[in-house]
Amino acid sequence: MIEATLCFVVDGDDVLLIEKRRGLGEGWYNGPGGKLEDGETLRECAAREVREEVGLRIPLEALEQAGELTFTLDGEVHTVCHVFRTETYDGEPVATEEAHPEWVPIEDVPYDRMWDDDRLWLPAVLEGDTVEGTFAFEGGRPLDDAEFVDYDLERGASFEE
Ligand SMILES: Nc1nc2c([nH]c(=O)n2[C@H]2C[C@H](O)[C@@H](COP(=O)(O)OP(=O)(O)OP(=O)(O)O)O2)c(=O)[nH]1
Repeated sequence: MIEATLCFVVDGDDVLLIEKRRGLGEGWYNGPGGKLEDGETLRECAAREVREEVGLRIPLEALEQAGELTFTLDGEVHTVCHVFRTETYDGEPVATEEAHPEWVPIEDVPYDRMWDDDRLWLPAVLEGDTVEGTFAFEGGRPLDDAEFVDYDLERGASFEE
């Protein structure tokens, strides 16, 4: 099972998305994020991924826990993804080998160029709500080639630190 984070940086009416240039979800829009490394906390992972992928610095205490998403593939847990939201950052986004950053109006988030499940939970996260859900994919690896078939989603979730 993979443990990963995603981080959505909100500035006024805009959110910072990346066009992912390699790896899982290549060519799609997402928030910066990636896999948890040994010995780091979820917040450290989220801040590191934002720094590595788009060059922004985020104080750990400014990261709000906004979601816990479980992705299953053919009936088994594939990834648990911890979603963070923040309005605090330092620096300007820069493109890297991994990601092309883009400020996008929250009203115009390109859900047709994102993972199929994102339209179900990301609007709530961008409104400042919290979500907890399970999203079922079928059809074999890799996850981004599998078909999104079912989900269970709750808003207003609370998380243990
Ligand atoms: N928005 C969204 N993100 C997802 C979904 N499924 C899923 O794994 N992700 C996220 C979790 C991670 O942040 C990211 C994949 O991790 P990653 O970026 O480390 O993957 P990678 O294959 O590029 O790995 P790496 O070489 O960079 O370590 O995609 C989904 O359905 N929606």
